[in-house]
Amino acid sequence: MDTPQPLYSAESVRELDRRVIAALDIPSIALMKRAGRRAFAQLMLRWPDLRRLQVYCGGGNNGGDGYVVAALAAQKQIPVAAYACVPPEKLSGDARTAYEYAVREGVHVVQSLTELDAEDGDTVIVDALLGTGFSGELREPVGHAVERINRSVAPVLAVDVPSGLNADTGHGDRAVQADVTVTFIGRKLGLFCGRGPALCGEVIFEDLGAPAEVYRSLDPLAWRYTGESVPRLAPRRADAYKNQFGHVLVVGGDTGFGGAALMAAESTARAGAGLVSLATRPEHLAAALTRCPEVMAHPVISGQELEPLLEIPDVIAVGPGLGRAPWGEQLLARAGRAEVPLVVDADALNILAGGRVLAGVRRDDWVLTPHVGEAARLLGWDTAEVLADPLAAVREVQAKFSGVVVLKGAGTLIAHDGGVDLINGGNPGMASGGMGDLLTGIIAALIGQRMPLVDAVRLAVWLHGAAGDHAAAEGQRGLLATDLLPFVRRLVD
Ligand SMILES: NC(=O)C1=CN([C@@H]2O[C@H](COP(=O)(O)OP(=O)(O)OC[C@H]3O[C@@H](n4cnc5c(N)ncnc54)[C@H](O)[C@@H]3O)[C@@H](O)[C@H]2O)[C@@H](O)CC1
Ligand SMILES: [K+]
Repeated sequence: MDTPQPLYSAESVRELDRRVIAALDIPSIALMKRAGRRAFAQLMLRWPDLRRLQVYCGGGNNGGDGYVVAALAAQKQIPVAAYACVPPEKLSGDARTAYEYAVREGVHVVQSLTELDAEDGDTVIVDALLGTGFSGELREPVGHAVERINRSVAPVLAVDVPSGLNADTGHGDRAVQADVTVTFIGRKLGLFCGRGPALCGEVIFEDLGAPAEVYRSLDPLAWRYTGESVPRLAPRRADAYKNQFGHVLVVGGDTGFGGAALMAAESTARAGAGLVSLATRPEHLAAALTRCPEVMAHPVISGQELEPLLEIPDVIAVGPGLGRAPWGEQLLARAGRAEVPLVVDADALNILAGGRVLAGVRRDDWVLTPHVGEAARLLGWDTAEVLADPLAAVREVQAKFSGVVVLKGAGTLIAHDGGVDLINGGNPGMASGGMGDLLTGIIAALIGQRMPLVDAVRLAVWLHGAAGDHAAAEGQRGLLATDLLPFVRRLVD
């Protein structure tokens, strides 16, 4: 099993840059040349037949990397134009040295976007406008350059970070849409959360020969788990019996939302729970038993009726289709006091945010799984504030409620007492109703199978995204939550 990947802040990567320069005892321009060479090598690997190159260079060291790429292309007789977003006479330090190198190699440098030839099918664009030094809102003329890149038909390789994407937060309303991003020295968190996954395309990491010791004693912002590093369930013994794999109770499904609770229950069963019970509105029983007779479905018309059912399970998942009416509030109030681990999702989170039920409760043994809107409600923030800094948001929810908090997205963040983890996966086809209910069911099933809470969440989040990716082989549009179930079963072992 691989170890998870550390994800750093822009500031930490700047510190790493300094440490690498000191440890290798090389001038900083030598490191910039390494970066340019690695980016150029990826360019040639990806587009070996490229006929024309346009390199957009900013005024800092990211632009310097771009000038190095341009110089290397010119050396290979590839026609290359560099757009100097900042007039060359204003460049200093390594960026200036790199610019002079490009000019010496015969790169055609233009200072206005109108002087760039129109891109055609043979052009590849290199985006070296802004890297880790970017902050705030895009200023002109960089904004116009970003727009021109995004209007172009040419494929785009971004150097270090797609320009306009905040490397710390993944915020980027106005940023380059890249096909490939070659990132140096340390993986930046913003490439993997928020808008990062959508803007970066494939991310290629180049450590530029950084020795292992430079990474010591530098805390990453988060750890990224992939299919190679998520914890897995132990194989079942030949003499296994169902009580070893947990009894999960799913609570939810108010009138009109019966399917959500049923999907959570079914995914719990498909993720390997030994036994699954469902507490829901009486009118949903017949449908539940028809769809999934393995689930023990119980009618509840009040919180009181839920009480005896709370004695049985090893873990409770509450929220799918729960609604926000008094029925749901009563059920959450009761379930929230149960002495087994809880997975709290959907309307249970909205009720929690309302503050009338379980006010002030903090539990180490619960998992909260908000999406951006639910996280905003839990914190009393605007949705835009959560989107602007999802790491801060997930940490804040965890600080407020304790336990494990899963902020769902293209890069899902998992906050717990030991720090923050990130898992990428899934696809836009999964933006459809019921997907969250499945995740809730899978988390509960894995807790029931005796995984520690955090490990259960890590595996569940990966499994959910991977199942979604397998299911999307048939098409993203029209992908239904229940389409994932066969793949949940296939991938869980
Ligand atoms: N320091 C090093 O040793 C290395 C740095 N490298 C490269 O250097 C980059 C970092 O370089 P810098 O720290 O110079 O920063 P950048 O080049 O990323 O950004 C600085 C430039 O961006 C402009 N800028 C900042 N905010 C802006 C905004 N809101 N709107 C418009 N323009 C804005 C600044 O005026 C400045 O010209 C990395 O991303 C990487 O590409 C690599 O060459 C590897 C080695
Ligand atoms: K860039």
